[in-house]
Amino acid sequence: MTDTILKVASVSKRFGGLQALSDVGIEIRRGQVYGLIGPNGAGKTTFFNVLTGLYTPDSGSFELAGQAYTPTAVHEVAKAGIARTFQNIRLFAEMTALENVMVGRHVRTGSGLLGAILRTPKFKREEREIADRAKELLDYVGIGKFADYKSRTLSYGDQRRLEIARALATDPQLIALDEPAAGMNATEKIQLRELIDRIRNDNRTILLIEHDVKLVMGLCDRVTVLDYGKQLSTGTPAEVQKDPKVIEAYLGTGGH
Ligand SMILES: Nc1ncnc2c1ncn2[C@@H]1O[C@H](COP(=O)(O)OP(=O)(O)OP(=O)(O)O)[C@@H](O)[C@H]1O
Repeated sequence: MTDTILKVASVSKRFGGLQALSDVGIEIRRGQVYGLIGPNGAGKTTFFNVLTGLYTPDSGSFELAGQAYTPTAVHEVAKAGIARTFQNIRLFAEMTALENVMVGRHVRTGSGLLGAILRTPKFKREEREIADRAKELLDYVGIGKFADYKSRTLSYGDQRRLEIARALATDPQLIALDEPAAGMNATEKIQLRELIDRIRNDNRTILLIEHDVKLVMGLCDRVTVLDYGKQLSTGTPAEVQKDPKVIEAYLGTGGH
């Protein structure tokens, strides 16, 4: 079994006259927390969108756990083993927390539509198993007591946890978190850090976009810095922090 979960080579993406990604390549090893950082407009979300099939890249190749992988439809991406959360939370507002996680789990089930309509014994058994697993995941992310609450009634921080539970429900090889700490207060950020640590310790692999540099530097094993779509630097947090190119992009002449 390969130790590399995701290998992305030479990804480029252009929007009209704007080169949003230019020849970006990263390699993520099993069990790592990998950070993708950079100033506003650097191309981080575009990279996520390409990786998860929302945008088609102009060039580039992808390998997931040693297999060639082509990000196509979002559903297929989840099946291949990549789950993601979004910068702007995307939950089903009127569904309960439990139901939101169950939706994620359905990616991995086999009864299909006909089974659901006929409510076959296999379907019913699967539904029970899915609900049990969803409840476990809600407990795991720390919001089990809200299982029957509509997701829109949860606090912002708890909704982000719920998104993570839903992502975990697909049993992903890689979890891609888009700014998980956005809008969180200091206490919620500490809890989030503990949660991401726990997910890593359970032998999962995480790719993370995050603006909170302190969180990134404290949490990530490796970091890639993007700027204007280009890969400025890749290394451990300590290496990247010392890189003059990175210091200039964040503090220097760019003014962005
Ligand atoms: N669908 C699109 N059409 C046209 N331009 C786009 C599209 N998506 C992104 N862009 C542009 O590509 C560039 C990179 O944007 P992207 O959202 O990837 O940056 P980011 O690093 O995620 O920024 P932020 O930290 O602000 O979220 C920006 O200049 C943005 O305006």
